[in-house]
Parts: sequence; structure tokens; C-alpha cells
Amino acid sequence: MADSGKETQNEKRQLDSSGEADLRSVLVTSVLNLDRLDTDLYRGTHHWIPRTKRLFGGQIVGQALVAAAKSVSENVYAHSLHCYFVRAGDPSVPVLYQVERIRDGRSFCVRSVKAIQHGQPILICQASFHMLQPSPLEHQFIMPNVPQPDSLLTIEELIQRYLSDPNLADNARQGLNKLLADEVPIEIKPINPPDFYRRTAMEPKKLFWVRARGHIGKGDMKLHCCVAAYVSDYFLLGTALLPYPKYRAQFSASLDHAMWFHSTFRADEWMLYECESPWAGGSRGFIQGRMWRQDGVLAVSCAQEGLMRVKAVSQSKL
Ligand SMILES: CCC(=O)SCCNC(=O)CCNC(=O)[C@H](O)C(C)(C)COP(=O)(O)OP(=O)(O)OC[C@H]1O[C@@H](n2cnc3c(N)ncnc32)[C@H](O)[C@@H]1OP(=O)(O)O
Repeated sequence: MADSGKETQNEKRQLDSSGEADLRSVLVTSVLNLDRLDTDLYRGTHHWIPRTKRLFGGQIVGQALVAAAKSVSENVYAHSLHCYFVRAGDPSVPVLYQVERIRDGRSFCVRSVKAIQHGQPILICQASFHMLQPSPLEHQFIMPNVPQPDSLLTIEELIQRYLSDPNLADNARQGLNKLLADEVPIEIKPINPPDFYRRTAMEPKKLFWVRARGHIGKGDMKLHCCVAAYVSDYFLLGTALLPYPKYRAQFSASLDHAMWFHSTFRADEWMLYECESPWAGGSRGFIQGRMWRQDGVLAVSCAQEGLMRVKAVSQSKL
């Protein structure tokens, strides 16, 4: 990315909030900082573990992309990845990432990465890297017109608002306190306040401003793509459940995840994440996502299918 020489919005935020120069994102210092065990073999550890007690899919995809990116030359950048989550990740042991160098061409490099636990693959990922190749053919959709992040509350501030209601039911208070205690390394500002209790059927569309918690810096574009891979999986599957308040997920998990990286971006600066689910059926939901830079450039597209095994909520709990 072009170096403007100015203090960016995010750098200013770090200086303002801490008074110190740098609060590095845990995504960079820990989650995506893999140990090298051998040539094309890496080990990743965990940070945030979802309440399902299986590893977060975004963590596995982000780490797989880190491993793939370590095996390509400096002049190529991830343009797409395609993954299947084939087994649940076990939070009690680290994940090994084994990279296979499929092909190095003149302008593209393709890598295959297997994420392994207990000797078995939990994720298979193909990632392709492309050198910068300018072209006169350029178009993109227009970014949705939404309020800017400065005018919106974070998810934590919204939860605090709900918690300050003295009439809030005990089970709702417990649920919101659990959400607040989650150490997800992503900052989130929903465009519309979320319906935490899922009382009303909603159109399967959601818009959030998102960014990595903490500072990453201009740094390496490859790293920003890995952080975006982590962030991208957090929001998608829930979108497909929005029209169904009368059902609760008994078992939901992402089955596959694909991403396309279109433009340079910084994952520690606000990006608008637009998620929509055009289809659900057969216990599966299909969701598409688009990440927009604040200046309206389309940076990333994603697609995912998720398993959604549900049960009807009893009338008394609605
Ligand atoms: C934010 C979203 C995320 O981060 S999700 C995390 C990333 N994604 C994942 O962890 C998914 C990993 N993949 C998997 O776990 C498997 O591929 C899944 C999706 C479960 C598919 O596996 P499947 O072929 O059903 O495996 P399995 O036979 O081992 O069964 C797993 C559990 O599901 C049950 N199951 C199976 N079929 C049915 C069915 N038709 N109806 C109801 N239940 C079914 C099995 O009994 C089994 O349950 P249990 O684990 O024994 O309790």
C-alpha cells in the first residue's frame, strides 16, 4: 500500500487510547505468528475459543493462509483461497500446518495446506497467489451508503446499554454478560443494533464496521489478508439464521469458506462487512460477504456454506 507519510487513523487511535506508541494486535503477535517446525511445516496455537468448544474456523483459515504465504516469493499476493472444514478443531492441542507447493508459474503460485490434529486433517485449503498485474479492465459495485463508524456504538457499548435496563430478564443478562466476557480480537460496530434475543424474523442481511483489535501497521499486505481471513468467518453463518427466530441452532458450523482479495487494505482500519444469505435449505445455509474499505473500495469478497441443524423453540421461550 502507498505510504502517505501521515499518521493514519489507526495509529492515532493507538496513541490516543493508550498514550503509548503501540498495542500490537494479538492476531499478529500470537494467533497468526506460527512456529516453524521444518520446511513447509508450521504449528499454530489458539487464542479465542468459541463456546462450542471447537476451534474457530477463521483462526484455522487465517493460520493456513499464513503457512501458505511463507512459501511464496515477495512479489506475489493472495488473490483467492478455497477451504473445507472436514473435522472439528480440538482446542486442547495445537494445529500443524503442512504446505504443499503445487505450482510456481510465471505470474501465479498455488499452494495446498492441510491443517492437522491427532494425525488427521481438520481443514484442507487451496490458496493462489498472483503478482501485481495492472489492467485497463476495472469495475466494482458501489459500497452501501451507511453511517460512518465514528457515529456508531461498539458491540460492547450496545451490550452495556441493554445491561443498564433494570427490567432485563436474568437469563438475558447472563447471556449478554457471557458475550461481553468473550475475548474476540475483533472490534465490531453494527450498523443496526443487533436483536440479541432474536425475537423477530429479519431479512438475512447484516452490515458491520469491523477491524482487528489493536495495531498492525502498514506492514505486509500478506499479513492483512490473513487477518481478514480470521475476521471474515466470524459473521457469516449467523446471517443465514436471521429469518428464523422460532428455531435455535442445535449444531451449526461452517463447512467451507472461500475468499477473493481484490485490493489492498488494512485489516486494522474500519472496513464495512456486508453479509447476505441468498439461500438456505437441506440443513445448510449459503452466505456471501463483501468487505469494503472506508473510502468505498471493494477489498475482499467471501462465500461460505454452513451446516444449520436446528430445533423449534418452545412457545413459552419465544
Ligand atoms: C463461526 C463458525 C465456525 O467457526 S464453525 C468452526 C469451523 N467448522 C467446523 O468445525 C466444522 C468441521 N467439520 C465437522 O465437524 C464435520 O465435517 C461435520 C460438519 C460435523 C459433518 O460431519 P458428519 O459427516 O455429519 O460427521 P459425523 O458423522 O462425525 O457426525 C458429527 C456429529 O453430527 C451428528 N450427525 C451426523 N449426521 C446427523 C444427522 N443427519 N442428523 C443429526 N445429527 C447428525 C453425529 O451424530 C455427530 O454427533 P456427535 O459429535 O457424536 O454428538
